[in-house]
Amino acid sequence: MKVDGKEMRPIWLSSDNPLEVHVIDQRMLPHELVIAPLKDVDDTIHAIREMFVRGAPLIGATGAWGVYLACINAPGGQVTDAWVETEAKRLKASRPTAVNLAWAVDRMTARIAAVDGDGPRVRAAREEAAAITDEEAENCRLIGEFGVALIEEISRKKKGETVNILTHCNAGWLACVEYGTATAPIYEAYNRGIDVHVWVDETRPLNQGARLTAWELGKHGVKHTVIADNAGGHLMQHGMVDLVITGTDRTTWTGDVANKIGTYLKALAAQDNNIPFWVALPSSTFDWEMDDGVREIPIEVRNPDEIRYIQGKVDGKLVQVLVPPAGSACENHAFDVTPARLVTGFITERGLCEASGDGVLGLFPEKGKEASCR
Ligand SMILES: CSC[C@H]1O[C@H](OP(=O)(O)O)[C@H](O)[C@@H]1O
Repeated sequence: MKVDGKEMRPIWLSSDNPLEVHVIDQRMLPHELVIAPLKDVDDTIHAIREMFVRGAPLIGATGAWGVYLACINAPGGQVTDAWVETEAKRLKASRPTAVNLAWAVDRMTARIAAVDGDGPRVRAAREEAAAITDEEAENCRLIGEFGVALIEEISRKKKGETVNILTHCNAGWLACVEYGTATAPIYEAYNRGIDVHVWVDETRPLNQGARLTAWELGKHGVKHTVIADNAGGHLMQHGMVDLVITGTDRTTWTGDVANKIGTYLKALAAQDNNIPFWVALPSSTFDWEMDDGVREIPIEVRNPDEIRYIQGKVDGKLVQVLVPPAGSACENHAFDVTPARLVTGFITERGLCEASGDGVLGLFPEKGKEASCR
């Protein structure tokens, strides 16, 4: 996506040094655009765990490039099955909720296992990581192509008046590779000249909305307003929200949606106000094995200091400021699960469907055996 006229992605293989993967360190946005080099699996795990990179599709792509880095750093240049499996296991353990990480790393290890020889394995790893990255970008472009119809329909009903869309956290290109998931239909609507405005939940504690979604939308020229996380219900009650679109980190094939903490509350408010609540995701974010998301999806509990301190810019420097009393306990559940009954439907790279097993398998029939064999 364009940043000040320059095409950018949040992750890429260095053009100067094919032994380095470069990422935008999203912890520094929106105030500083910092590029961080990843040289091995430890760098990759650190970048995922500390959220230099975040968002399910991007975490998957980063995990894929992490397996490539494992191959180029194999002891003695010997890319053995044992080495790849060990490093893959470490990568998959870096964050628990986004299913894309396991999906991408498993796809990488399968591709490598099918190849003999150290050199061919390194080449196969580089090809597959690039393929995963490019496929996720294309999937998000298609999500935009299919999802824009929802916005067009509302715009027609409103006779061209502004379509007000609420989104939670950052499910933009910074969470993916390009276009985003929740933002893809928004960018497509903007590009088609539809009058859209986005209510951007700040999304405590790390403020992915206030920091990242606002930055992205601003760079693209999309009208947006940052709001407190708890304001969405009030806006919905007063007819100020036409549509809610969020992303997801893991969605069961039966339609239960894990997403940033607070999404469930937005879905409850949307249902209470008869506002469509759509979730945008590529098929790599479906979990074809879990069928009860509330009970089965692992919810990451992160460092309570992410609640205790808030980051901002003072006199040109990034600083962390203590918010609650130093002695207060803090608890940092990073995700929640919205049951399928609260979800209007899914926007995927194959089109729209209802949030149900039948709806999802209707778009992905080839997954039927995998999903129903439980
Ligand atoms: C398109 S996935 C975006 C998804 O990931 C975010 O979580 P995190 O920033 O912790 O990686 C959030 O749940 C977004 O909706």
